[in-house]
This record gives sequence, structure tokens and C-alpha cells, in this order.
Amino acid sequence: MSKDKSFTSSVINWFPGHMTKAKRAMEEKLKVVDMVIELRDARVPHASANPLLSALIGNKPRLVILSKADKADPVATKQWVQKLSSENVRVLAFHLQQDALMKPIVSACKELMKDKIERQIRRGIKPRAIRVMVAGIPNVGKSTLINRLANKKIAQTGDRPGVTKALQWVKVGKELELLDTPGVLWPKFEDAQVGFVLGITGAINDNVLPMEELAVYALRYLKQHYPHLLQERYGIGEELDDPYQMLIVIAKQRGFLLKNEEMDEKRTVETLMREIRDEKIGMISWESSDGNSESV
Ligand SMILES: Nc1nc2c(ncn2[C@@H]2O[C@H](COP(=O)(O)OP(=O)(O)OP(=O)(O)O)[C@@H](O)[C@H]2O)c(=O)[nH]1
Repeated sequence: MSKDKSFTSSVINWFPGHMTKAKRAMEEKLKVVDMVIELRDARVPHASANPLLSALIGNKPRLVILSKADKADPVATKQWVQKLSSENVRVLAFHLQQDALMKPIVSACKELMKDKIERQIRRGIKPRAIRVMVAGIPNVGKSTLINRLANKKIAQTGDRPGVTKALQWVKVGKELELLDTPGVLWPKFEDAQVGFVLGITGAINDNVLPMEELAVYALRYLKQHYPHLLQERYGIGEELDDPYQMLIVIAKQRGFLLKNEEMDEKRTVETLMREIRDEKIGMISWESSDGNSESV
């Protein structure tokens, strides 16, 4: 893609230059917690991860929660859950607004902290509640998760630059205590592909995004991985490979044509992107676990 460079830098510039502050705030919080709940978007589990988090967390146990699982391809999500799991890392996937969260999350945290708790018991120490913080990139579902676990609406300020707030704990049942503000971190910016999939899933403000480029990326990807969904929704046939031609098919199907019979590109692109984000096309994952060598 010819505009890869400018695209990546526009995405990077969108994140305010406060990464050092965010990192420091995260380090402060990490000092007082036993473990971390890291949120990632189930549709883009690689791109929505923060590149520094593993180093920051060190050997503290981690529960990775893949949010928005209701929007992702369930087969891909299952593969990601397996891929990201390890001895010190459990992985769960949820529709954060609808699924029962409390039981599986408390139980995963207890499981991850089992050794430490057992050591305390052996030494005659009564184990206290497990202290946990939630961390993740913007818009990944941190507030939704904290509010559901706390069972009330907690005013969120996050780690916004300039906002200082005393650390507050929220009780989650008897066995867990959660920091009421999450750690907000930036996503990976390693290449344009990451920027594209974050843009497509709505993690980045549309105002800074070249929407036609996102649409072209999305159509190419869908053609390769979910051709039947393109066929079902827009009647885009097997033979069509050129994303621009696919846009024309969509424009014709919807009647998005200008006076001269040319396609109304802006409207077509906007409609396509909206329908992707609203899962009108289907449940789609934008990264496959085979393509990404990462484990956490
Ligand atoms: N469909 C769906 N939407 C979700 C899910 N989790 C969160 N959302 C929506 O995603 C949007 C962002 O959620 P928030 O909880 O505000 O995310 P956040 O990480 O706190 O966002 P910042 O405050 O920007 O850091 C909201 O519109 C939520 O309703 C989910 O599992 N499924």
C-alpha cells in the first residue's frame, strides 16, 4: 500500500504524546496489585495489545480478557484463546455487556494466584483479597468491565494526562479487589496493517483515518478470508478481486450513484465501514493466530 508510512504516522500522532506519563501511571499501579487483567479486542488480539505490557508486568500473573467476542469470529477467538494461554496467563473471551463475568473471572484469578495463596496459608498468613488492576488500550471495554464487576457505575477518569486521582479499591465479591481506574495504554504501532485493523474495528478516531484505504484493506481481507460473507451481503462474486470494482458493486446494489452514474464513493465507503463495525456483514476477526507469532 503506497500510503503505509503516512497512515502509520497519522495513527501514531493521534495518540497524544503522553506515553511516558501513561507508562509511569501504570508502573505505580502495578506496585500495589497482585495481578493484572489485560483487555484486548477479540477481533484484533495482536494489534490491540500494548507492546510494553509484558515487560511492565514482569512475572505477575495475567488474565487476558478478549472483549467484544460477540463481534469476532468464534473459531478465530477459540484459536487465540489457546495461543495466548500459558502457565502464568489465562485467557477468557466475553461479550462484556451480556455474559456472566463474575464467576469465571474470580475463579481464573484465584487459579492464577493459587501458588502464592497456598504459600501464605502454609506460613500461617491469612490470605487477603487478590488485588487486581485492569489495563488496556482506549475503547477496548475497560470501564464496561470494571462497572460490571463492581456492580455499579464508577466514574472513570483512567490515566488521562493531567488527571491525578488517589487509588481506590472496589470489592468484587469477597475474594477480589479491583483498582477503580484502569491503566490506559497505547496499542501496537509496528506497521500499517496494525493501524488498518485498529481503524476498521473502531479503536482509532475516524477523523484521522483515510477511510477509503480502510475500505480497500477491509475488502481485500474479506475476499481472502470471508468471501461468502461478501457474496451474501453484497452479491460480490468469486471472480471479483479488485476492491475498487467491489465498491462499485456495492454502490450499484445500494443505488449510491451520482448524477453521471458514477459511484458515490464517500457514501459507499461510509456504509461499508458502518456495516462492518455493526456486524451487518458477520462476525469477523481481523487477525488470525497463525499469522502472529506472539505469545504473552
Ligand atoms: N459489542 C460489544 N461492545 C462492547 C463490549 N465491551 C465494551 N463495548 C462497547 O465498547 C465501547 C467502549 O467501551 P468502554 O468500556 O468505554 O471502553 P474503555 O476501554 O473504558 O474506553 P476508554 O475510556 O476510551 O479507555 C462502549 O461503547 C461499550 O459499550 C463487548 O464485549 N461487546
